[in-house]
Amino acid sequence: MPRLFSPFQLKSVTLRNRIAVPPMCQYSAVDGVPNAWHLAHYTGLARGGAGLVIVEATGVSPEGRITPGCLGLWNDAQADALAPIAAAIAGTGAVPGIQIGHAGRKASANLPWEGDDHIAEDDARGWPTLAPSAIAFGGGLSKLPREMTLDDIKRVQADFVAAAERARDAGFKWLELHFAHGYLAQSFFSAYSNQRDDQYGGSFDNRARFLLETVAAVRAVWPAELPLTARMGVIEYDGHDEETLAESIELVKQMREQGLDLLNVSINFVIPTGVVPWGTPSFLAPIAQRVRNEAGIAVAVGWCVDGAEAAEAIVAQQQSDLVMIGRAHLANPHYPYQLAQELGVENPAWATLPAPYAHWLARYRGPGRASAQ
Ligand SMILES: Cc1cc2c(cc1C)N(C[C@H](O)[C@H](O)[C@H](O)COP(=O)(O)O)c1[nH]c(=O)[nH]c(=O)c1N2
Ligand SMILES: NC(=O)C1=CN(Cc2ccccc2)CCC1
Repeated sequence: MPRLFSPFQLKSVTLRNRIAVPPMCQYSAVDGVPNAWHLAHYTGLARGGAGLVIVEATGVSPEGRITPGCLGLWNDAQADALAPIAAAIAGTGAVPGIQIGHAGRKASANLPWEGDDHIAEDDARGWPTLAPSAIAFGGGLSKLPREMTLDDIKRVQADFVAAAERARDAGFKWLELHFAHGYLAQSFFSAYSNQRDDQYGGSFDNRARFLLETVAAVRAVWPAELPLTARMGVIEYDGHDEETLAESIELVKQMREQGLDLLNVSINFVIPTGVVPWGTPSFLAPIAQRVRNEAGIAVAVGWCVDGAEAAEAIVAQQQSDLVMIGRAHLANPHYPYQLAQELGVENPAWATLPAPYAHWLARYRGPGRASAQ
């Protein structure tokens, strides 16, 4: 049996395989409330057979969203609308996860297909942005954020806790803190974006403080038997990768001690000038292996994992416990079925798809295939 299709247990949760659908913004919500699009989208993905489906970056507050089309989890209406989505994912046999985050200085942006940049200052759809320091990201995201006060920091951390409680009550079984991709938490840890001179900036401990405090505060309300995870960039591709990775691994060790159960290894994206090796398949897998081995924590990894052999190799070579496969699932929500076929899994349809699909895909095959029973 290919390792990609072996189960994975973390705390009391068992994934049916190592394939995860990573969070992917749909930019389709109004006032942060999910709708028919999200129910169909997530149910369809979960029916494809992945072990874990993580709902997209969901704002812990209105200003924590990336765009006006992003989901939120700051009120009960949003939580009530997310509950059927968590149930629908679970109903397929996948584990329902959700990512909660705050977009920081990258917030108040247009939908990617409407500009992929900050909403204009005079456009009422936008809002003032917050960050560790009053330093803009740059490029199309050059809006100047306001430096957060200590009260802002405490309020945002309380928003993370409240969103985690709502996610718990909505039926999600896997929580992912969005500490990656240049958003608020990542921008606290990076000296590029965090030049504070108080206890939240400067030294390693000070830059790590926001993240560690947030993990500890969320851990206190997230059920001990359910996985508490984070997605965090550990590399900027700015020429200082070894230094960034060493600091990041130290932070991951400390988050593990605070109760983090798994790290979804990703890219920092704190500056617009990083040179990401897009052309190298599975480029992040060796980095994930470093984190897994040196921080002694379970990991997930994605980014350009291209095909069945690549996904299988990452798990079989113990570079990562889970493989995050995003865009391929947008192209084919039943992608795990294709992976099962390519890896020679026995009864690939029944190994991945629900009975109404599997029964007919497993029968009435052509000659040399599964015979008609
Ligand atoms: C449309 C869309 C939307 C999002 C993403 C990507 C894309 C394409 N990605 C990154 C995503 O989870 C994944 O890491 C990347 O797509 C790379 O993996 P693939 O190469 O697509 O398998 C992303 N990542 C994340 O942590 N939270 C999110 O909400 C999103 N949103
Ligand atoms: N919410 C997220 O984490 C998002 C991540 N993305 C992937 C990505 C980030 C940066 C550069 C390229 C791709 C784009 C959409 C939103």
